[in-house]
Amino acid sequence: MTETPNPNIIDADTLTGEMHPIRRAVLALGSNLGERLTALQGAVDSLADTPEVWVTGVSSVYETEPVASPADSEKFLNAVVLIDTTLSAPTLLDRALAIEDAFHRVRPVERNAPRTLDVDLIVVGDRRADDDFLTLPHPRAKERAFVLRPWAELESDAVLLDSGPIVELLEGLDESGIKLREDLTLNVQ
Ligand SMILES: Nc1ncnc2c1ncn2[C@@H]1O[C@H](COP(=O)(O)OP(=O)(O)OP(=O)(O)O)[C@@H](O)[C@H]1O
Ligand SMILES: Nc1nc2c(c(=O)[nH]1)N=C(CO)CN2
Repeated sequence: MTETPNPNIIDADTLTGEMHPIRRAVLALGSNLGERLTALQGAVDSLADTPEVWVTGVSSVYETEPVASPADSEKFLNAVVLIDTTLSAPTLLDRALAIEDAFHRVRPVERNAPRTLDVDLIVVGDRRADDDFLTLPHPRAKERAFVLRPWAELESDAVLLDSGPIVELLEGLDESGIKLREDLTLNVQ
């Protein structure tokens, strides 16, 4: 007997033509205000709870000297999360901003002001974007050891789109302010 599709099952993606390919994305987490580890863990949990997002890797936690931050800024905790996602890049950024808000992120005008939680999109597949809302790859990732070192721990052969192998980028960066915190860990649900 020939199987026929069940007409009662409606596949919204097929109907609207909005199917997205699955893409790998790299997200950078940072916190230098309040309960820093709690905020990073909350970001990992929130990403894992997001429909169409699958967390595939979480780096160690690094304590890092603030870069280009106001005087007297506290040290950051930084980490990198790898995901697979079928979300579009703007939708993923919306989600990142909502997760920051959920962890009481405030946005003073002062540049790089201390923050409870920062969730940056570093790369989303091979997507490029260049507007105020979304720039991809992240325009400052190539010069940030606090992003590239945790990323290299997860994927030593990774290549940052338009910039090159991340281990080569790291060779040109000062890593003296980047310290592995072996006593701190992030868990994936
Ligand atoms: N790749 C990206 N990842 C995250 N935010 C981005 C990206 N590209 C553009 N933005 C925009 O940047 C705005 C400010 O982001 P945010 O407050 O996280 O910057 P910042 O962390 O202070 O500085 P930096 O961008 O240098 O990390 C966001 O509202 C967002 O729309
Ligand atoms: N060490 C460190 N320095 C920073 C960081 C960060 O996450 N870690 N984020 C910034 C703006 O996003 C500016 N400076």
